[in-house]
Amino acid sequence: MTGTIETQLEYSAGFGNEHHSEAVPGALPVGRNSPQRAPLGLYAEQHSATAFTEPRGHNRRSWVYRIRPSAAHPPFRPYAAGLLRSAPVPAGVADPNRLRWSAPALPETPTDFVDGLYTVGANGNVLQRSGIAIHWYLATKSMEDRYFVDADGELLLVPQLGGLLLITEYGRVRVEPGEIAVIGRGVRFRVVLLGARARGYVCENYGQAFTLPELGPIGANGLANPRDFQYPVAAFEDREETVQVVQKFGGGLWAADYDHSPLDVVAWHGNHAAYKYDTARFNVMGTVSFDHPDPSIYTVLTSPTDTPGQAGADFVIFAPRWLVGEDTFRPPWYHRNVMSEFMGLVKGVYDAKAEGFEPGGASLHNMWSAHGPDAETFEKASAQDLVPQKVEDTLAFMFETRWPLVTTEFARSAAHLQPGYDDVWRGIRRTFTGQG
Ligand SMILES: O=C(O)Cc1cc(O)ccc1O
Ligand SMILES: [Fe+2]
Repeated sequence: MTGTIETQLEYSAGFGNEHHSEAVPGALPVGRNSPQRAPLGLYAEQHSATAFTEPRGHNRRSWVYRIRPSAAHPPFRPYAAGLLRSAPVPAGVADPNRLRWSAPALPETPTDFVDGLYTVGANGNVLQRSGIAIHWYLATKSMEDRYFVDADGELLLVPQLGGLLLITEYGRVRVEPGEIAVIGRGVRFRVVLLGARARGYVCENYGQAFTLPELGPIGANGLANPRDFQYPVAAFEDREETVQVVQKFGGGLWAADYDHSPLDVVAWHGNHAAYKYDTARFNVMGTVSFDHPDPSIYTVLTSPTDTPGQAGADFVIFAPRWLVGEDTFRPPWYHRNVMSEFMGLVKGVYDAKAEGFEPGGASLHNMWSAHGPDAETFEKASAQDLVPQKVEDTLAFMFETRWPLVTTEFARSAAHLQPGYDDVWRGIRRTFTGQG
């Protein structure tokens, strides 16, 4: 299906709010969810992303009013998964080595968002709804007659190259590099490219839905503010022709040919949908005295687990900010961490690495792997004049997770895996003087 792509979309603001929206006046029932006859001849359907009985504070569900109930569909058949994998990763290795990849090339043959998913690694277990998978998406073609739905997890998208129009059951969301989008678990969508090519990162979260981190002593405001999360307004496709719906379920892909668009929701209300966030709105906090703070201060979204403080996934950003710490080694310190750290770069240069960590590329510092500034960064930062300094034109991010990430065999043997990554720490000189 073709059509013009609106550049100005309308959104409804507020993280986790009870949003409500109708694309046709009168489509949304008032005062009840499931009247004897839904308005305009629509079908009412509940989309539950949490168990009915989960505490109100994190219960997620929406009511949709659609042209046909979702139940009206033919059987699904297996569909080739390409380079998409789930946990436990087949032939996966929990590798203690530090790994770094250059940006993967875009496919030479036309490839859409679904077929262009490329898994780096995963942890937990997709069938037990714990853990995450990390993928790149590499697309050169829009999805026109195809739709995708992930029953295994919600999808946090971090575009790095090219904008995307996400046409979802709940409406349209436009994202550009610098912004992120989250597509709720079980939400159907198709991806239209706004340019010729699109590359970015995906955290597929099998666990609890992403939420905003607690602020503790920071207070009621700061970091990512709830009102800056934007949800789509209802927009539907009324389309009676054969389309393909690809579903990710239990780690595999499945496809079915529908005789109508699954994006036929005319009105909806609730708190489970898709949303976007512009990282430029992140209220970065940091030290105004000394020492480099723990990067948890940069958490945008977190997926908690049953163990307080141990996230299945934290989404952390390293955004433009001032560095003013006195008598401080300002870049990230050398460290070992029980949490596993996958990092990507949207643009610019990351302050712990002088070279080699490139936009579109990635690094994986698995649980306990020793890492930190490369030799060149260490030399510079320990000698620099500590005037206030602005870190600008950069955006790096981290998916941090409590379990080791198990990498796919093709990511470990890929041509864009950088050999000799260890060498960035090899030039670190011995400077011990032996006496005070
Ligand atoms: O390893 C990294 O570069 C990520 C990171 C950044 C930081 O500021 C402190 C700790 C940390 O793991
Ligand atoms: Fe780190």
